[in-house]
Amino acid sequence: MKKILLLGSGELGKEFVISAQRKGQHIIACDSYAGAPAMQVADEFEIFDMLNGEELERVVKKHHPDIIVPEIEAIRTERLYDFEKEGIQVVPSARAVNFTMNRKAIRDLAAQELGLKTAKYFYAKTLEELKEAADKIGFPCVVKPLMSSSGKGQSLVKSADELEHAWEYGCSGSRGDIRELIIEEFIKFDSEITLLTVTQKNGPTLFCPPIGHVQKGGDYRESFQPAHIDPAHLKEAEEMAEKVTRALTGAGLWGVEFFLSHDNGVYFSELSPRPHDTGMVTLAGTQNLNEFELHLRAVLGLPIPGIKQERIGASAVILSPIASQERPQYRGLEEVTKEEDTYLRIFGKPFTRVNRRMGVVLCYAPLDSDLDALRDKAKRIAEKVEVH
Ligand SMILES: Nc1ncnc2c1ncn2[C@@H]1O[C@H](COP(=O)(O)OP(=O)(O)OP(=O)(O)O)[C@@H](O)[C@H]1O
Ligand SMILES: NCC(=O)N[C@@H]1O[C@H](COP(=O)([O-])[O-])[C@@H](O)[C@H]1O
Ligand SMILES: [Mg+2]
Repeated sequence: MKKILLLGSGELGKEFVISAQRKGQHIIACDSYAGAPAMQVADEFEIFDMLNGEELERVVKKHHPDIIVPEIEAIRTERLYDFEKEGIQVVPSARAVNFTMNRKAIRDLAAQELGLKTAKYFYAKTLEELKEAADKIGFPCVVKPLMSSSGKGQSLVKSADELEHAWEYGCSGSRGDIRELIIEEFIKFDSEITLLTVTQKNGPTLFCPPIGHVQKGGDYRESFQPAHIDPAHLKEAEEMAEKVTRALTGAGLWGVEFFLSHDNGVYFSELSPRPHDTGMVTLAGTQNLNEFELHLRAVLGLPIPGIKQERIGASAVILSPIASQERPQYRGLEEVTKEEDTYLRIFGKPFTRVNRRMGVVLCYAPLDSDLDALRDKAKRIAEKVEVH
């Protein structure tokens, strides 16, 4: 039995805990608020600010975990190097978590050191620098905080007079203490995918069938698997995923994000060194092993005899239209449960914000079924669930 300290206790952590406990592991789930989804199913929990290095150290010293599994990016990640030196396994590695929590580190590694194709980009520490960079990149362009996720602080800038707002919005959506943004060329992609990639302690790198997804305001709305893409594009994406995960080192499942364009090919966008939100579609049984089970096996060094696509799947998110400190209620459960081949996963978040992701609808169908129809079904059903 391993003692696993889970840093971040959202919906992704909750599924990871369930997989880990089914393999007899002991989990301490951490987050900044009480009653977080993964805490509801873990053995123990800790509530503290994971951006605070001293607090993080206190909790690590208290529990002496064998393994630390970061689940979010808002963590004082520099400390992870020390824990790793002390013999604690950091997932996938302290290096990977440090590089990916800051867009600058991962983008420079991918574009400059590894030579992967990305959108053109610059960094800006002031509004002036942002304006200069926008001049070089042109419009539209995309502005994001160096540290953020799920589209927080991200804006699509269509003209110069929107830059000031993008600067303010980016700074206010930034996590931690840095006031620096990345400005990227807007890629007019035809589709985007997440390539779930598994790096193993003993064994080759494995890839899941590509997951297609649709984002709005930088946050995921629906995902589906398998995405039908050009086999040459898939091969290129797999090669890039292999390169970047090897450079970052460690064992675990990663969500590697790409933009695909018929005319311009494959762009590397970014990656999560952990299960990906769009990968929740694997909870519909699209694969023999879902992304959380794969992460766990890779982390524990357990065998993965192969990844097989079993059926097609689609996920559609349920967002809260309201902000409330009270425990949310859900309408429409009968509407969902009367549907065939459909699962509902309410995450159990104890309070809401506007547009906070509260649950997901998952639909599946045999391999030869119509994927577009399945996507429509998942979206139609998700719309019937109301958070109030
Ligand atoms: N340069 C770009 N050109 C076109 N679209 C973009 C660009 N950058 C981001 N996007 C869109 O915004 C989405 C979110 O961007 P990105 O993945 O960088 O943000 P994030 O906040 O890290 O999201 P998450 O943490 O949920 O993965 C992308 O999936 C894509 O749809
Ligand atoms: N794109 C990253 C992502 O989806 N992360 C997932 O969302 C949770 C935070 O949700 P919250 O903001 O609603 O607390 C995280 O804990 C993780 O499970
Ligand atoms: Mg992303």
